[in-house]
Amino acid sequence: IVIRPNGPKSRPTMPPGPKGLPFLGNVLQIPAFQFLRLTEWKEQFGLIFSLNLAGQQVVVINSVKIAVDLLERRSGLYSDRPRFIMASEILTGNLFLPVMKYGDAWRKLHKAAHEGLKSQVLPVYQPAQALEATLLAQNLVNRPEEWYEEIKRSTASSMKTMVYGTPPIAYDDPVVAYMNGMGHRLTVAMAPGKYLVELFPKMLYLPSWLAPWKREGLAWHERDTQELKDLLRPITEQVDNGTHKPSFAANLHLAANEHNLTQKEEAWLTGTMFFGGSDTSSAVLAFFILAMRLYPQVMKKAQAELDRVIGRDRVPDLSDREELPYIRALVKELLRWCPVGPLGIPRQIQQDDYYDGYLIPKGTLILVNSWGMNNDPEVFPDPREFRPERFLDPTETIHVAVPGTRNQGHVTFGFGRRICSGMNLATQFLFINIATLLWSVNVEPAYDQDGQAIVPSPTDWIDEGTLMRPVPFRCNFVPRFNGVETLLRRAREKSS
Ligand code: HEM
Repeated sequence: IVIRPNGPKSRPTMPPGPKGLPFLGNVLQIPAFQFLRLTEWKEQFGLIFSLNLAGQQVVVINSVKIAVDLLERRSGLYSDRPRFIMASEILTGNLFLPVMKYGDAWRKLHKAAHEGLKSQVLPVYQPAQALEATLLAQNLVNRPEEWYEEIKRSTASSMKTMVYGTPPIAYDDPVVAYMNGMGHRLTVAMAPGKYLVELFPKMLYLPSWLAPWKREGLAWHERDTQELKDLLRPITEQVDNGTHKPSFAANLHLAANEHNLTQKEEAWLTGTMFFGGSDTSSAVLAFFILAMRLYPQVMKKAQAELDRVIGRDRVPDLSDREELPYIRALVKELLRWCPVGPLGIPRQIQQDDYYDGYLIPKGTLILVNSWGMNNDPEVFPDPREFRPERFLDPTETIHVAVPGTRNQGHVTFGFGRRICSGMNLATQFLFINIATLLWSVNVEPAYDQDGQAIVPSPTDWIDEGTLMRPVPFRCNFVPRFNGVETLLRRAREKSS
């Protein structure tokens, strides 16, 4: 039930916001790295403010409390996504979970995805993640100049093994190159305003010969569907004859009848997990390297914890998690410090609503400024400082709760019913990789021609539409003690 705040005679208005131009509204006032401009406006217009993007009403939420009040307590109204014509309707045939409209089709895929990602299932994926983490540490030492690409390869490989149960892959694996291309196409297509058809939906009805973007998009959809079906086929055959390895795809196929999934839905859902997880997680690992280069004292403290708890005779694994509170705090701080999807994925409200005396009309686009929330100095003093201690009590053994964040300590995975389906898997992946890397190597400076240490900038980022990652920089990876490589190799042999 919607209650008008000031009685039937009052005419509530939308939250305040910056003045824009006729027709275009605030479009031209929002440059790349939109979250920075929105965070500036938060200071001026408050925790909830509105914008007009060429006629589209937008409300920006800048506080965890408001996000919880709306996206969680009123989730029935706030769980829809806007139309993503290119990313959803054309490129993915309405089968890409993150951008699907809220409704029965979304519910069906969401439920099936949950089966393969719920916390009870996650340990099954640990061997694949651990194996890749040891390989990553080894490769960083051997080829430090390629660390940025190696992180992308390693993350994609880990996700592919987790999703399809396949062995680790090489740099130039054609499947991964194809899948990364697909993921990138989607990330870019999801960026607001990338295609004119998003602003003028009637363009969708243009015949294909007049609309090359539509023709190409539909052709990609055909090709991508075939590619995803081809990837899935061997796994479904193995499941059917009982020779499969544990994987998301195998789990899903075992439950496909129960979830009433078509072959196409199964293929797209498994593919979604692969590229939903790869780009995002590799961007976080790249920020991890940046943080370690800029905050060597954090690295040393984490390594002291590893030496104390694990020693130098074996590689850390998931079962050490409880004993490594500082490493867990470091993972939280990393996700807080640089939320790689700083504005998440937009929502669209399904009916008029009222909040704090303001009207939020049906159809309004809702932007969740995770960057602003994670960098709120009232909650996180000196927010641009990388300081895992902020999540620990004075004994540095117990994690302190941050209200409204479901024990995450940050809001990088979003809120409510559309919260990231892979958040527990991603956290497990980050924990294993970070513990293994810090146990085995020091992240050290590279030097320029004049012998000066190269210091990367904490604010040089690449804006990839819905995702951001640091600009590549040079650094070095040095084994921490003799025998590291032998122990990494042994751990690999054990988990393969
Ligand atoms: C650190 C890495 C990751 C980050 C930062 C991240 C972030 C996000 C965010 C912000 C959303 C939108 C949430 C919202 O609207 O409130 C999302 C949705 C989603 N994520 Fe992730 N994600 C990560 C890793 C993963 C992984 C590993 C998977 C799968 C294996 C995954 C699968 C999904 C899916 C399927 C959705 C769509 C949920 C829906 O709309 O129903 N993500 N993610």
